[in-house]
Amino acid sequence: MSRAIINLISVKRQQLAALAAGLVAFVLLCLGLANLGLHIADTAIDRESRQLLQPLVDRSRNMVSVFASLQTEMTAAPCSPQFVEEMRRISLRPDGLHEFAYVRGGEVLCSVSAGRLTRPVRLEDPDTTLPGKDIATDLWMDLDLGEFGFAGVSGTIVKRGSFAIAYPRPNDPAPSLPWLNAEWGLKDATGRFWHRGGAEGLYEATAGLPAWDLLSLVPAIHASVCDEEAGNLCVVAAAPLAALAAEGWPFLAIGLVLATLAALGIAGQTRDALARRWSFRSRFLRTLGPDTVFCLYQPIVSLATGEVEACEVLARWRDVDGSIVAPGNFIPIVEKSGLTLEFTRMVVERAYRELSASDLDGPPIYVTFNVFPCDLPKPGLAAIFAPFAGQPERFVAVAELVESEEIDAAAMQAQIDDLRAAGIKVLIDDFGSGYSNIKNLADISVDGVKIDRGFAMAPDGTVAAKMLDLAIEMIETAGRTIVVEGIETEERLQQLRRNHPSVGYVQGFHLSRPIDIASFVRFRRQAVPAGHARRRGEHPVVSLAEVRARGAMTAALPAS
Ligand SMILES: Nc1nc2c(ncn2[C@@H]2O[C@@H]3COP(=O)(O)O[C@H]4[C@@H](O)[C@H](n5cnc6c(=O)[nH]c(N)nc65)O[C@@H]4COP(=O)(O)O[C@H]3[C@H]2O)c(=O)[nH]1
Repeated sequence: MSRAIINLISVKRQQLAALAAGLVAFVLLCLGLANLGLHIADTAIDRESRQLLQPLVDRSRNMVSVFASLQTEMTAAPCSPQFVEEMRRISLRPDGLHEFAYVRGGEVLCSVSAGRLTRPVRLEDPDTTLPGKDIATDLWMDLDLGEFGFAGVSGTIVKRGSFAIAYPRPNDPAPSLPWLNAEWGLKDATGRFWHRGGAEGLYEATAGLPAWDLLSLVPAIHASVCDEEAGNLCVVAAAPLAALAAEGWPFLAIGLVLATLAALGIAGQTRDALARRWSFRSRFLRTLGPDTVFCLYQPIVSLATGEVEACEVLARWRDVDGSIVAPGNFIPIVEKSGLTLEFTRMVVERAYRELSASDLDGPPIYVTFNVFPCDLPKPGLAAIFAPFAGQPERFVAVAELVESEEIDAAAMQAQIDDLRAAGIKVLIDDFGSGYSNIKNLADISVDGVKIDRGFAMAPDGTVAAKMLDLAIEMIETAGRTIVVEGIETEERLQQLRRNHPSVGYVQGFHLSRPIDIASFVRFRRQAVPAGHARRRGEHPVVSLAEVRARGAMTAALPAS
């Protein structure tokens, strides 16, 4: 039996397992919700980044188109009035690019707004150069554009071949998502990022970080989109988790509530499922069978001779963890589940197997079994004891009956007669308790009566102890064999021997607890004085103290 299963039969452990399942479910659900939330945010960030990139890409495409126009549509002599006019015409297109210049030998010679420059403007080395398929593109970033007619304005000059386009720093739109930081710019061939707008430094700060940077001091998710065709224009965006949480707290709260409810549901379901499967009742019913039900034998001793003339067969059940369970725990389940006859058959068969295989010798032994009152009217009851009836020289089967409110005395007598006709002796069990009554004692004909153990176990001088004497007298009057159960002390035994020689048999822990078959065989044999070969009908008289001293006193249980 695995340790996990043994653990699961404890209600406390079942609750702990259910709690653990609930916690795991909660964590998984939270992780799932966080994952979903982060994916939604990620998608929103990506969409927003592309929107931020779009104007930059449009401008870049416009430039490509303007450069193409400048190169193909300009027909006049460079920097002639007609040349400037042709440039102006191109500049009037609604593409946001209006300032063009003609450059030769590193000097701007004319531009749309200034016409032919009286003094050419020398362009220093470009800040960066983007290699192109046919022709490279030089860029000057944040240059003073005063010379180009934009006094006090800084901007960018993009030069391709003999033409340059100048444009002031555009007023690009900020991110529309309040929780999003973004920076956009140009990544040149050397990998350097040229800031063109947004939160300056963000590109540097997030370079090399994972897209979902959840383990840093300031967890955030990042996105970076670039358009290589448009000259490697890029937007990097970052959303700090704290800002995301602040923005999405209603969803977060709803998600947490739902996750908590779902986790509680899962914990409850787990607890119920474990309880259903591993409750005592379901464990018992699931494993009930000849492998788990076994018998103990409690010696019943003749008060007169000290011989072990009978034994009561008492059932035990082995739980899944190997522990031995007393009948008080499972007999009610057997009754409620309607398995009474099956159960009795199982016990009788096992007892017969063990007893018939043992080397019990001497006179036939009375083997008493507890019979469920509800089985009494069932036709199959007598048949269960048939194996014992087949060996009358060794065994006499005895059915111990308790009276029940459902059966009246006349019906009970008829059923008892059926049993007796099948060779089964009948004892009324637990006399003096439950539904047993004095009138039935006189009316019902049985082989004997067992007095409820509560009387013999009662301390001296108590009402119950005094009632033992009365009960014995009553049964004696009715002419039945008397069995006194519950003998726990030598004093009580001696009292019985002294005061009630009419008592036929005694049973109790003082003599022996219920024991396994091997111990019982030993106990019975040792109860016969050494050297006294016993023949049928010969009853050597030994003191009961001697029986006890020789016999096995402890409840030996079969090995699991
Ligand atoms: N304190 C004390 N107890 C003593 C003493 N002498 C005997 N006993 C206990 O009294 C019970 C006697 O069986 P019961 O009255 O038929 O009461 C039985 C019987 O009603 C029922 N039972 C046991 N096995 C079976 C079975 O196979 N079938 C049915 N239907 N019921 C069974 O379970 C009850 C309890 O059985 P056990 O726990 O084995 O308990 C046994 C036995 O161990 C004593 O000196 N002191």
